[in-house]
Amino acid sequence: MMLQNPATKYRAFPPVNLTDRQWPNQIISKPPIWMSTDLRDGNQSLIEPMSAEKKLRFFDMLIAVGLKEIEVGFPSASQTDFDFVRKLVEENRIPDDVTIIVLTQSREELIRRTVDSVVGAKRAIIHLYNSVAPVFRKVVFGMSREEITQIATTGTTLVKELVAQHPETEWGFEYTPESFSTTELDFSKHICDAVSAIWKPTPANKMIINLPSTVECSTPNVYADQIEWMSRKLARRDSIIISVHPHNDRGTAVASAELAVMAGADRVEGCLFGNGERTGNVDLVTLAMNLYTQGVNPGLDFSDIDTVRKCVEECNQLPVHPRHPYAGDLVFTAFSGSHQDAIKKGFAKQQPDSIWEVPYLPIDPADLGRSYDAVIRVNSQSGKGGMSYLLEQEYGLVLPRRLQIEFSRAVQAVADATGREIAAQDIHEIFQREYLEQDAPYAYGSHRLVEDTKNAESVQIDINLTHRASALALQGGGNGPIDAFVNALGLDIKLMDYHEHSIGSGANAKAACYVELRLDNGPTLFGAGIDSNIVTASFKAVLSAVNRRIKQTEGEKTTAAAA
Ligand SMILES: CC(=O)SCCNC(=O)CCNC(=O)[C@H](O)C(C)(C)COP(=O)(O)OP(=O)(O)OC[C@H]1O[C@@H](n2cnc3c(N)ncnc32)[C@H](O)[C@@H]1OP(=O)(O)O
Ligand SMILES: CC(C)C(=O)C(=O)O
Repeated sequence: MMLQNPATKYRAFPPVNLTDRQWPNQIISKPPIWMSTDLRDGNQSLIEPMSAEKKLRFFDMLIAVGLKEIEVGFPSASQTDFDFVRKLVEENRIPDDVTIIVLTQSREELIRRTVDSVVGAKRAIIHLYNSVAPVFRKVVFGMSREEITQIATTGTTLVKELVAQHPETEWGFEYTPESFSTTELDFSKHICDAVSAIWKPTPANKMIINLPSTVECSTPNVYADQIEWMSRKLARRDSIIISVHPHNDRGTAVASAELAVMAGADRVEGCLFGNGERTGNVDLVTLAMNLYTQGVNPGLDFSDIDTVRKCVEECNQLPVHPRHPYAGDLVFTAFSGSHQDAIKKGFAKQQPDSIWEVPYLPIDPADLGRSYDAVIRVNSQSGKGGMSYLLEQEYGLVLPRRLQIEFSRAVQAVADATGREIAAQDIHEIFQREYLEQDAPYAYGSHRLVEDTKNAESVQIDINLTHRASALALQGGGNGPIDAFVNALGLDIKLMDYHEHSIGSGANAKAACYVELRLDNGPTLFGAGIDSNIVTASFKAVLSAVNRRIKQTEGEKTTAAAA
């Protein structure tokens, strides 16, 4: 039996007839007016709406971040919402440069209660809405276009009348034709013009027309066309602030908001980290930081993003996803080898105060108060760059390039065997096990160096070692301490490479030495030694390499015997 194609249940969203659209050529060079609706749209969509205490904490954080317009609730919805708004007003908690907004349906008793909630505020915006799309007209209200228009105009008239009774407050007005994005444009214009004709905004005293994608139903370019169409055709445009309120049903709210601003929107409503009905409102953090990475100061301060995130998570009781742009736990983390390599090189080359140019990182984590420590993490997808970066950052060990390659095999083996992430501490433990704790069959004991200027072998050495649990005293000479040490050992050693560096400074400084050598004409391999004395560190490094090779040879013999 043929299954019906489920897509036949849906219709394509119609394009807007706007062939001379201008928005694709625009560049966003200044931030829009930001409005946070966390305490309203965000709050109304929570499993447990915020208590007054949480709302207050959230409100104070929004102010600290720099929000100047904050929708504080739906006061006619509940006593909690009403009391919260009264608390803000009566306790003088609203800074002079911050405007609060309160939302109401266009119903008389709700409007009266809403205006009552903000009486006494220095400034307040009454936000009136009614849904205007065909499906709402048909299914929810059972009303004609004119009846729907009348809901909006009657409500506007009442708001105007009520606020006039409280001239001590500087009143603003916002009208939202809810479900704008799925409404015929000519009807949206008609209802907005009817509202503004009553409110009578002026260029000096503008009103806000908020055009939401209450449910996101089209690609962002269509929304941008709708905004440009309205921006061009609205009556009294010079007296109107066009606002957008994108939801994220298609996962493109951020793009919709950005294109809408290019298309003429002056203001954006959203929530931090994209909380809000269903898939959420547009995320103000992402929008602001996107501007920041284009060299435009968003006017919002997210320089301590973790504190902001903690507050939002605790108030909303919803986690921020680990991959959330700019703020998620994993967004400044690279596991894969080639990414780590490029980031490590980028950090090394990046100069303070110059244009940011670190591959794979669109923003300096420090600008969000995030540290570099978490940037590079190691698992089975990682390469030498990542593990050497961590050893360097956390333990001050700077491995020479060929040692990085050799050591990364040991780390990879552990990552493959466990299938888990390998923390910096694990990498250090593997390094210790693999190189620094190689004290059998030869273990360093002590040494005494004598300079002999008359002798061609200008350095003479006495060394005390342990060899397979027996004490071993050896003497030798060479043209330097390592040469003398190698000669005293009496083994067939060819020294190929040598590196050293100090770890730390002052009295506690130590020396790290890395040697690459060939024993008995076998393959080259590395040894490493750390000691407060640089000469001792180099002897330990030689013994580390010798011991590693002897163990390898013994292992090969055992395998051959078993075969
Ligand atoms: C897209 C958005 O996010 S809009 C904001 C939505 N937020 C909320 O709804 C949260 C707060 N709301 C509430 O607490 C309640 O809805 C209240 C207290 C405001 C009202 O509750 P109720 O009186 O029970 O009405 P309810 O919310 O069910 O609304 C349905 C009625 O209001 C009418 N209505 C809905 N929206 C509007 C509006 N914007 N303007 C005028 N009337 C409206 C409906 O037609 C319906 O009328 P009917 O009862 O005659 O059929
Ligand atoms: C009331 C309006 C602004 C709204 O929340 C929406 O349309 O999503």
